[in-house]
Amino acid sequence: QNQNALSKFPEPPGNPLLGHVSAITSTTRIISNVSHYIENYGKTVTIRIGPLFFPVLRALVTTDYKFFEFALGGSKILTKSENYQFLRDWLGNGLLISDGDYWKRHRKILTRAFHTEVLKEFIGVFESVGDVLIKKLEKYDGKPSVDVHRLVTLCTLDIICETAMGTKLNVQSGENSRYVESVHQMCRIVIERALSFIRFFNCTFWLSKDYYIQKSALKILHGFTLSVIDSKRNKTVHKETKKMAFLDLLLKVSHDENLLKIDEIQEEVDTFMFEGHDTTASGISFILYCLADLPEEQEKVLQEQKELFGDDKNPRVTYSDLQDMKYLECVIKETFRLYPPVPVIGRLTTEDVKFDDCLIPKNTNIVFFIYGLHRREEFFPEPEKFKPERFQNLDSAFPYAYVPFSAGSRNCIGQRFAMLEIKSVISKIVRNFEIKATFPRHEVQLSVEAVLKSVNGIKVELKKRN
Ligand code: HEM
Repeated sequence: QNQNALSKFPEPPGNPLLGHVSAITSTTRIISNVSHYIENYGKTVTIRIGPLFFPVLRALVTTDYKFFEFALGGSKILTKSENYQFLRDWLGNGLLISDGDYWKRHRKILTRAFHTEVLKEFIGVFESVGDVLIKKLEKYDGKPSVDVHRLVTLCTLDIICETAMGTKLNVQSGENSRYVESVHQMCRIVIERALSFIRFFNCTFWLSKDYYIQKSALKILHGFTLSVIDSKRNKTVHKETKKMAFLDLLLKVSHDENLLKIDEIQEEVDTFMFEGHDTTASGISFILYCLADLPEEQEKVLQEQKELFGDDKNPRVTYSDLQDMKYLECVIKETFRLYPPVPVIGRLTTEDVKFDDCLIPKNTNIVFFIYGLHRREEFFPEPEKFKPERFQNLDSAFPYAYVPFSAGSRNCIGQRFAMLEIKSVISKIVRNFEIKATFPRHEVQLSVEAVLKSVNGIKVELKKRN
């Protein structure tokens, strides 16, 4: 029945036995293969894993604006697709993967943790951790190239740890390297399981070496979060102080209103640690990569900084300064159009759903290809060109054409946090360095993992400003 209903959507030619496995299991080929399908067979296509008549899995892949609007803007398709389940061992029932009433209740509670007054308190963390990054980048002054992604990831990990847990991780200074290694291992294992036909199933995963690597990585990750929670709980004072990390706020809610259990708090903090560092690292790195190619746009970003701070390279930046960085905001948005840090998201239908005269049966996985949607010409003329000005007067008639943070009720809860963090870090780098393209120019090789990455790094040249 599932197969018949989905046959209304075209299926690109695939291997009769394996289906489209080879097109979607290599992280570096997903973008080109899916773009090819969409261009040649339709805005929404079906892909298959397994034999033609008895597939293990059929999924829809879409860049159809109307489908994005229907699913993200509506309330019928809120559950995450099956491949998110590989995060469950790490994030438990945290906000990213939970659903139903449990998700609704937690979303309501966690929204308080992203209130403007809370975010304002984090700017000091963005700034001081960003200063350490600047010091590290100074070592590359005048060198032919630096892979910024590696360094930026350590910076964003330090930021998320201090803001989420109120504890310094200091990975930029070489501390807690086992924690960093465990985060990297888990990110790798989760994506490999989602893409591997064999490790998709628990029974085969349990026989693999990665199962044991995951076990020891989780021991370190959960052990760290738990030890921070325990040390804070033992202090038993849950008064509202000025500077509170997400964890302090959640402990306060648990203490005052008994709304969250301790293991639920741990799952949410682990979720922030996962969702709140790789995304921003990808974003910051691609912004630097774009600016390296665009001296004029970079100069405009610098001029905006000079209007705000004169020649001071290390000013005390406030919330309102970050709000005033309007041109930089357009640069960030344009980078996220071309290089969305989260290039695909997945949903699962939990009931039969009618969309555009088609019945999409219960238990259908749907992949929303944000990367492809952002490059559609009807919404973004000259889509391959980097034009920050588009965001000065973006046509609001199509609110679902630009969705780097997703949209609707399951949009990114951390988007304002992320924008402030990214503005703080990028503006600091631009005030201190001229960012140039390497010679020969470094061509990124995009890879669709949990976030958008480049398998050969994201390299630029840095020259310290006088
Ligand atoms: C550039 C940075 C970021 C981007 C592009 C981004 C993007 C997204 C996207 C596309 C989703 C929807 C995922 C889905 O439907 O599967 C999402 C959800 C989420 N994000 Fe972000 N994110 C960013 C930063 C952050 C940060 C800094 C945090 C936390 C501090 C965060 C926490 C979350 C959480 C908890 C969810 C799940 C929300 C829910 O389902 O209710 N994100 N993000």
